Amino acid sequence: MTDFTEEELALDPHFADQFDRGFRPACQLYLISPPSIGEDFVDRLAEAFDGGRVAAFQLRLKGIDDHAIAALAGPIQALCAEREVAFIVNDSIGLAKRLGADGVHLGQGDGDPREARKVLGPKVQIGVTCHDSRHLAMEAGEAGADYVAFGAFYPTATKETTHRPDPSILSWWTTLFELPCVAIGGITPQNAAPLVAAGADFLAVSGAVWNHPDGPKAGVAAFGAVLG
Ligand SMILES: Cc1ncc(COP(=O)(O)OP(=O)(O)O)c(N)n1
Ligand SMILES: Cc1nc(C(=O)O)sc1CCOP(=O)(O)O
Ligand SMILES: [Mg+2]
Repeated sequence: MTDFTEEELALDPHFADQFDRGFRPACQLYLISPPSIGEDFVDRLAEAFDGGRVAAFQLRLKGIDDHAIAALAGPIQALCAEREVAFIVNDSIGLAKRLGADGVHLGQGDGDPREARKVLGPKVQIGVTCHDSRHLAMEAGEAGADYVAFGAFYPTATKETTHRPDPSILSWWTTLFELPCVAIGGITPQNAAPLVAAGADFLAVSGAVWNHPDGPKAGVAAFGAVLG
């Protein structure tokens, strides 16, 4: 796979016509935590869950160590279990193991999906950041990832980003592969439609929910119309 350039991996539309997109469930919401949280966060999360169906929640806390995250995680993880929302830990295979999380999200510098699988076993979901790269996505799939994440599709204040994929990477992916794909980065109810139309299996969203002027319940509810 390392022998191909990004251009060579681009989908030939005539070739794509030969594939059936097959059955894929409707696009779902994957909620990402704010980078830092206060003591009332579990209440805000419950409010967010009251706004509509959230398939997965990622605890993405920056600037604190795994021990501090573990100390905060208990009630959040319990709420996710109660609401049947998958609880995903960001960055750390060790923390995901320690907490018994439903999944871990790995950036390109966060560890090897094969190692994560060895440590976490077959049932834990492993997600991998692939930026705007078809090549990274295929590598992640081969390494046993359960989903690939492309982004940042739009400007975002949540994180410094350097990659800006075109939504067509989602249609390319979903035409060729069954493995779910996640779209992330600056997604709002107003700009999400092209990503859903291009085939995103999940929209990963932080700011549009947590910074919604009417609160996180309204933030989640606002995605209802675009997700259907
Ligand atoms: C669903 C999802 N996609 C991408 C990322 C980004 O992960 P990473 O590149 O490791 O950056 P940080 O989130 O760790 O800053 C993600 N967390 N979740
Ligand atoms: C955590 C993260 N990863 C990104 C990537 O491009 O890999 S963009 C991003 C920020 C997501 O938050 P918001 O919905 O507020 O933009
Ligand atoms: Mg990371």
